[in-house]
Amino acid sequence: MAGTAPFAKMNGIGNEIIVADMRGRADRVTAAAAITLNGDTATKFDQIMAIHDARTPGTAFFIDILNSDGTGAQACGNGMRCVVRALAAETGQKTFTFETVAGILNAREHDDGSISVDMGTPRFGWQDIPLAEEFRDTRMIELQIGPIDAPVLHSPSVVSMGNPHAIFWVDNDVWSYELDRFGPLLENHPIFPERANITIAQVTSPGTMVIRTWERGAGLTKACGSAACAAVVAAARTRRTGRSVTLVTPGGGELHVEWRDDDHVILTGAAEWEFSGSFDPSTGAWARDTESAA
Ligand SMILES: N[C@H](CCC[C@H](N)C(=O)O)C(=O)O
Repeated sequence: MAGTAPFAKMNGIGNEIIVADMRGRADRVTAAAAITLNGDTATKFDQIMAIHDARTPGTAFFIDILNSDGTGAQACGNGMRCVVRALAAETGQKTFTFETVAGILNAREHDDGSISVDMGTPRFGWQDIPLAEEFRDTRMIELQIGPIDAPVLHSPSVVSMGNPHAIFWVDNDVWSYELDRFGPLLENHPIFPERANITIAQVTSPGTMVIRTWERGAGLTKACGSAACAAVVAAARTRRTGRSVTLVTPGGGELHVEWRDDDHVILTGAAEWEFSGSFDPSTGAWARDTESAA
């Protein structure tokens, strides 16, 4: 056994994140460890962000992302902000270049404590999302749930932010939908061969939106950063909003997303430290630090 690794329990506007320090070691956080940590109310999380030594010159660290069901994710915007907050507190550095399975991304902590992550460029091709069958126009695909003649949710926009997203547009309160019931059905719908993150979005003005997300591999969460990016890109593509939008999420927190002219999507928001401990990356057995330093 390679020994225990330090971790910090954090959150990105309510998205429950464990930042695991796997630097200087060759093993990875296992699916079994993720499931064990998620089974404990104190360490219940949406994503683990495991910081590993860099694999590519020009990057500071490789970040491995796990969902609470133990599966891997290619992107996690709220988790990346927590990683930045942890590393900035440790090093005093403000800007970082990371590598994930989805590619290289830059992030920065601002003087006011908010953190921006460059989430890269969106992809719209049906094979990129991926979808199981060809759709020429992914601004709106044929998919519905509920009674055939009166669907509850229908015609989502789909987009890849490195990970797959479907955005269902609604005119009324996002809380009036049973996302806990429809989420799992849509996440696992055969149209999404790699499953998908499912978001319902209500555009409230050209610069504001309310979203709720059922996350692939994690279920209902208080916020989902990559879904916020996907929703803004899809809203701008369908002329529902402009390219700079503030989003309100179920945790009550706000995220800001800007789809820049160079096609990069910038996610900005807060990240909060809760407590620290150490854990066994192969089993998930853990202990809280007695005297926690932020
Ligand atoms: N909470 C994350 C998204 C996790 C996505 C993950 N559920 C998947 O794609 O499997 C975020 O802030 O972007």
